[in-house]
Amino acid sequence: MLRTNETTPSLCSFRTAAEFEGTAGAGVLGAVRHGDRAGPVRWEHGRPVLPLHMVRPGVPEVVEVWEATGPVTTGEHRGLHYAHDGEVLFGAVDLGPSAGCGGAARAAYLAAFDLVDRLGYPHLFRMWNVIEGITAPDADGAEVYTGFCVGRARAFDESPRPMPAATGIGALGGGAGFYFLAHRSRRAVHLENPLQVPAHEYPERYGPRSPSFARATWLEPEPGRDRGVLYVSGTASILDDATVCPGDVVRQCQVTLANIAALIGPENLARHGLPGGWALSDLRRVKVYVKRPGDVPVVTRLCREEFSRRAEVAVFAVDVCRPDLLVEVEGIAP
Ligand SMILES: C=C(O[C@@H]1C=C(C(=O)O)C=C[C@H]1O)C(=O)O
Repeated sequence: MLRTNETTPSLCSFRTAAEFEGTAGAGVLGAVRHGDRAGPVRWEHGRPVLPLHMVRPGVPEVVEVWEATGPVTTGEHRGLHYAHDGEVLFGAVDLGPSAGCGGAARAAYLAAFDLVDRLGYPHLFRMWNVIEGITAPDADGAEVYTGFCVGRARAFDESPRPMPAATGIGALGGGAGFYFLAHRSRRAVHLENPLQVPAHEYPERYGPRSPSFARATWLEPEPGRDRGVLYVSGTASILDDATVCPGDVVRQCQVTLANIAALIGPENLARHGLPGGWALSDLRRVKVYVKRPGDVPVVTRLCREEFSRRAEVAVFAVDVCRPDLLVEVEGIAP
């Protein structure tokens, strides 16, 4: 992991397990432990913490910490653990076994929507879906991810709202779960990528219900700041709707980075009525997912060539949502 001391309004930082434990919850809204074992969402120092199985034994844990800017209120709601500070709401849930998790995904998404509505955090801006065996068949022979997408899409049908930036990624164990962030007052604008078909319009050959997410979400600046924050979804080597360069991890990584560059650049922001724009070197808090552990060194090298030395980059060797995708990248700008 590359580290930086810079603080940005994204409210996210990556910490080691020791750094996180040393905070004793101070300044923390919620956290996600990318460690060597999964578990149900739990309270640590009074904050919701989701333990994900994302690294093999001996590989250091990366704790993604969402920072609080005011007094924190916590609670549980229909299986979700949550915390909010008057500006941002963090929620997390585990769905149990990932095979056949569509029904659980639908129920938990509806619970999350109900929570943000009740507490008054209407601007959902980022979701992460973490699914063990994401490309494996479930009991019906359909892909686990397909079943998840059906349940999630039903929740959006039943409680319609804009789809935010998201990630849908594999895990080494622990079934399925998700976590999300919503804002009380700052407007969220959801972006699509000119090089890609919107995921929610993928043709049916990828599954009966397409994935419910936007390619990025821009959160408007706080008063007194001139730039918002852009949350970039998990992005892979897909042009239009098709996987490109199957089998070639170097080319897939290059296509992925070019997709992100097109998504976050000034032209695409202007297309969505937004000012400014970013380059790959502006990304911070980057997560890189690599399907084959042996590809980690080459992917890490290619990413470091493009990202700033000030970017925190965490690399996980886990499965990606299509069998032919070898790499996926997400991040936050600036
Ligand atoms: C890589 C893609 O999709 C992945 C799956 C997502 C989901 O289902 O929430 C979101 C982004 C990616 O992690 C893609 O379709 O381009």
